[in-house]
Amino acid sequence: MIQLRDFSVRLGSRDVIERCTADVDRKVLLLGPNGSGKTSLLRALAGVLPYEGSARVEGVEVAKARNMNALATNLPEVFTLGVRLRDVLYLFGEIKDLNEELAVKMLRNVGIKDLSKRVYELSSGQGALFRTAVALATNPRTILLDEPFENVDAARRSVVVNWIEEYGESGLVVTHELDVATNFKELDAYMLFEGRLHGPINVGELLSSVVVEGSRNGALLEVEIGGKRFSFVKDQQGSKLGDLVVLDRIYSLL
Ligand SMILES: Nc1ncnc2c1ncn2[C@@H]1O[C@H](COP(=O)(O)OP(=O)(O)OP(=O)(O)O)[C@@H](O)[C@H]1O
Repeated sequence: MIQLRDFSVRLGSRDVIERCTADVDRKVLLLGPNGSGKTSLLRALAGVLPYEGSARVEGVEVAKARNMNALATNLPEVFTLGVRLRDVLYLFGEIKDLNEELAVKMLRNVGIKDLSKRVYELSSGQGALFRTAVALATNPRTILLDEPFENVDAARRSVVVNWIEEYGESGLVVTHELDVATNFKELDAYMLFEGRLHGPINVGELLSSVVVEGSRNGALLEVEIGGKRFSFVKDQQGSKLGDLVVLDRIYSLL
């Protein structure tokens, strides 16, 4: 369970996340184009970036929390200890209550079998799979997954979809790929544009919606991008959001 109240993240002289308020009590997708602030939001919630306002995870203010076992993330910052894969599993066993047997099984399922390998010897896709598997094998309540499908091939992507369905009770799964979102049509999503959080909205409805300029009665969602308002509407002629494949292409519709 994540509760944000007037939550902002400032980097340098600018707010990359601006006064967001949301209650996330189930697993939701966090969609946004490159540079919209998704990773910054997750970093702040994982306690590795300062924030203003309030962010509670499982009722605990993140800034005051120490080693929250209820929270799991695949952010690389959390995986900097340990040279070999088995060192990381050992350390997560000590500090995060990792179910090592489960982690080994999940890693085998995606072809990561040699635990004497050094972490830096993993390919970028294998690295993403390793961090996601280890995070989810800690029996978390809240999950924060940043681009868990990045550089992962199609067969392994479906394994990761199953993992996300199975593990964790609530939390944020970040992607800028609308192709990935098609696997989660039953879930809700938040969209992040220019540091502002919009939603929640059902993923299936979002993907079949059309983006039009201005405010519209009955719109599923309205967003502000570059100072202009846009509406996501149903049952209208035009390019569907789901056809864009990656959300970054939304700028070609605006
Ligand atoms: N350490 C930093 N100092 C200053 N600005 C930063 C820093 N890290 C990120 N930013 C800026 O903050 C904004 C949000 O970055 P962030 O990485 O959170 O976006 P994102 O939505 O995760 O993007 P992507 O999909 O490309 O990973 C970007 O404009 C980025 O340039």
